[in-house]
Amino acid sequence: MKRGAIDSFFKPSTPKKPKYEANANTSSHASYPHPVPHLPRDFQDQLAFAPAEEGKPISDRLHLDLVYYQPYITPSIAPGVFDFLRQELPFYRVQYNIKRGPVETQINTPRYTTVFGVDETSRFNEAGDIVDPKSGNKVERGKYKCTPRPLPQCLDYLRKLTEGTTNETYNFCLVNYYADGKDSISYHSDDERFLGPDPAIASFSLGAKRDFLMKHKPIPPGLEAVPEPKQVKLPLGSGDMVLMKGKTQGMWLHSIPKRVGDEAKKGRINITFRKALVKAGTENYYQYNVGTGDVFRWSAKEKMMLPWTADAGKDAGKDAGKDAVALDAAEADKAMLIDEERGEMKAGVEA
Ligand SMILES: O=C(O)CCC(=O)C(=O)O
Ligand SMILES: [Fe+2]
Repeated sequence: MKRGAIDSFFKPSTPKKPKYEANANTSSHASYPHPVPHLPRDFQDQLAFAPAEEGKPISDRLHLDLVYYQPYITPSIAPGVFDFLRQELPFYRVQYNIKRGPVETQINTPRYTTVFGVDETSRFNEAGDIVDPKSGNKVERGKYKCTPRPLPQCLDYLRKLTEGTTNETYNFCLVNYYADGKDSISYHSDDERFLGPDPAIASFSLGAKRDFLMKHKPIPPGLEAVPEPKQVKLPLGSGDMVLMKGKTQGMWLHSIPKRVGDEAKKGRINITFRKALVKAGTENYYQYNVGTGDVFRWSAKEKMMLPWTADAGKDAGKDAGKDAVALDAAEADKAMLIDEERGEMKAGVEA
């Protein structure tokens, strides 16, 4: 064995340098399970130069209208932004029941999710209250079945930046965390019932490279003469952003399919900014992205998402995590359990 190799074998392993210096300021709100630190200063400074690359239009297929920023977030900070968001955001693993005819089926959303924002019929004031957008008066307590949460500063910073770049406005931020290749989102379109016609959706990728697949919705009867456009595959890398606009949601479906191999095991975060116009949009997004189950938080020690509680602290979370894993394996054997669906998904698939 070479000298250098022996040296490095015996050298105590130096702990990995954190990829960023924490910001001492935090965003807090009664609806948050825990405060969320502001975006580290260095990331804010570096993002001033975003997008790192100019967006390239993709409109070479019928009804397709995309702008692809490859990347939007510079590679010098993308890994740090990924680590920061995975560490600091509260996540959920939403389960819900759907009825197909007489049969009730439990759906396990196959990814971690979280959501912030409120539709255009309300806004948050400085104090974090939900108010009427015109009068500024507090809205009645029961307006929403859910508890809308304002965007924490770290996501609001990126929202404002994206508004400037894309010349659109957004009031919602949905975040997905795909822990490994088994996590996915099946074919759907983002629901125009909540977003209005021809909505703009800015979709960021951080972490593992995953394929983003798109296919045209079935061509309606009478128009069969038009050849069905070819599918699209974008291998989205860390820092990339895809702006979907125009007829894209109305006419196309998109998905992140499951994958085998090591790349997906690094984990991937997706952030979408969108503008919900109606109260039903707010209720749908919270129902399917927060739900009523446990809060999960990334454990740097265990290198996985673990159930998290404010009072029991991290150790209790660790044990609860083990239970959750055991339960998952048992549940997976049940034939009744099928993977995934999303509140808005069926509408898209059936449209
Ligand atoms: O993860 C992605 O890139 C897509 C996520 C998505 O389509 C959604 O959240 O609606
Ligand atoms: Fe989507």
